Amino acid sequence: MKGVGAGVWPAARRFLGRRKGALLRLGGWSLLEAAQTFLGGYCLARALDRGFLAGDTRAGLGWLAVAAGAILLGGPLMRGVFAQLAELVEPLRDALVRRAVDRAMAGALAGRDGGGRDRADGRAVSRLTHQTEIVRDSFAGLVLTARSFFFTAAGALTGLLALAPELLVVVVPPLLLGLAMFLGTLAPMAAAQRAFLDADEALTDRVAALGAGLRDITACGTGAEAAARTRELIDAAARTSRVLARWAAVRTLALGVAGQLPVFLLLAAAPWLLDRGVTAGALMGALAYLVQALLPALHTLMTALGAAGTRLLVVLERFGFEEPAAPEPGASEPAVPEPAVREASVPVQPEPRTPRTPHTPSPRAVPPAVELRSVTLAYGPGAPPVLERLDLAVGRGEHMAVVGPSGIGKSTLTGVVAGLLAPDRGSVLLAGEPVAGRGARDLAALRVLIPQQAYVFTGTVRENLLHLAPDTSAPDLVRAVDALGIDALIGRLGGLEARVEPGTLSQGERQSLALCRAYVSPAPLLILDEATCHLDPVAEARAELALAERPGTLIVVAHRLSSARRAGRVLVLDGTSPAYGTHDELLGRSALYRDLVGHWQSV
Ligand SMILES: Nc1ncnc2c1ncn2[C@@H]1O[C@H](COP(=O)(O)OP(=O)(O)OP(=O)(O)O)[C@@H](O)[C@H]1O
Repeated sequence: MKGVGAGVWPAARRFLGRRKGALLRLGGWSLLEAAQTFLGGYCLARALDRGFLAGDTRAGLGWLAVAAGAILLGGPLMRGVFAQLAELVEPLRDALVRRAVDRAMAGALAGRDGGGRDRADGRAVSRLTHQTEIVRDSFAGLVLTARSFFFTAAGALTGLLALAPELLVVVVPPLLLGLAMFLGTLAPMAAAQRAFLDADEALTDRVAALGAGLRDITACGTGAEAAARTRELIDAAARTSRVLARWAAVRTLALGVAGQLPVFLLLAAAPWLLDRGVTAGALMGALAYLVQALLPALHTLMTALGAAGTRLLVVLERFGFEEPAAPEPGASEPAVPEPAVREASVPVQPEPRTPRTPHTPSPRAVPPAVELRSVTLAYGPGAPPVLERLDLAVGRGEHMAVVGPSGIGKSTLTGVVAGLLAPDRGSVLLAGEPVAGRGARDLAALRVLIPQQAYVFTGTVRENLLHLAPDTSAPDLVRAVDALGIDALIGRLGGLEARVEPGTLSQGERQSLALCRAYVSPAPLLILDEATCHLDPVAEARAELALAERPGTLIVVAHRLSSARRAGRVLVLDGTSPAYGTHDELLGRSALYRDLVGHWQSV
């Protein structure tokens, strides 16, 4: 539950703090609403006691006329309330639009949005239109109902006090108890709603991915595995919706306690109240306060807080109020300096991506995870160079894809970066240190290279997984297995202590084990040379996302469009003129990349 809307409150306080005038005027009009409520019950009670029951019909009609006048006041009253409401709601809408535009501009200038995906445009448009309207409507609804409940309750309770203080003894305790129950459900219900939304989104993503990869799934015969993983997500979605339903039941109970119980108690306590001199008119007035004013206001408040309130929090968080130190609504965010996208033949010094370690040294002080300086490599004295004067820098924490036609030199590049192939000219540095002259043990601490033909040896599953990190704790191993989604595979193999015969494993199974081995390894750089080509697209996506989330840098030789799109940056190897940039940028300026994308889309 921690964190639900945590960053929204400071911004909300600042926003409301700057609009004290509008709040006061709104309070003024709302006081009239309290007076209207007060008059409704009070006049009814007096009409009975001093009019009809006392045999004075004219007096009774007079009091009813006053009540009717109070009701007629409702029209101008609501007009005043809505005018003040607009003074609160419209500035909020303007501030959100400004904020969405600022964020979109900052994302566009930085070359991508904050999440590193190429979705800035879609999100920005959604924030500008649909989400802004959700915030505006939900906020207006919340202010309207919260204010209405507060002033209606004030008018009704004052009326009860004026009619007979004993009425408060009967009405107030269940009202407070129900309200406390309701407030108690707010936090867990918001958390349950969030969990439900997350589970629902995960399921939607999975179904979309399954749809896209149906042909591969069928071709690879992995339908059962894909179905099993989807079933887990369906179960999770069902579980979260049951939790949500339980909290909704508690909320309904709270509404019953606060709204219906006072009515019941009032009727049950009628003899006791009459004994204490409470008049029949006062009882009738109290009933009118409960049934006509308090109960509807309470019902509206609970519904609005429960539905619109949660929706408002979630959407405001998506506007970027999730950090407690979020800037003022409307203030432009400091543009996060992203590395300028340049041709790979120009030295590129990307700054570290989102910090994954507690301390982020100044960007200039941190050498890139991988740096190639004018690297040239040919496989023989007379052979044309495969890599020629290649300059490249991959920032720490980056996820980069390498693409290019077959035979262009992708594997050669991974071999050079991994320190397995020595360039004829130029130098290769990992985390600022040259790889040349390092032994196998030294290199293993710096990077893991997983080739297309994954290496699995005869030994237990655990030995295979912990080969590069024997000291991995049991919980860390469980987390890795879970992140890569290979628990079913391990189950099929007979568990972690089962013995593996490499010849009995499929290519995909070997790749899964090798990917998990790389995941737990302490090396800060992972290089995947078509290491997922035997996995179905869903398993590939899960593995790549898990490895990208792992602290460190990820370089993937991509063989599918989806794999290239997942990466923040793409390096297109194109003979002597490589190109480096985001998917969208390369679509604009690399003919080879457009061709590759066209080819991937057609297969
Ligand atoms: N050991 C080697 N000896 C000689 N030539 C080689 C050697 N390895 C690769 N080559 C050649 O170098 C070029 C680049 O090969 P590389 O395997 O790096 O390309 P690639 O882009 O990874 O290809 P693919 O997509 O087919 O894996 C190719 O022409 C290949 O024939």
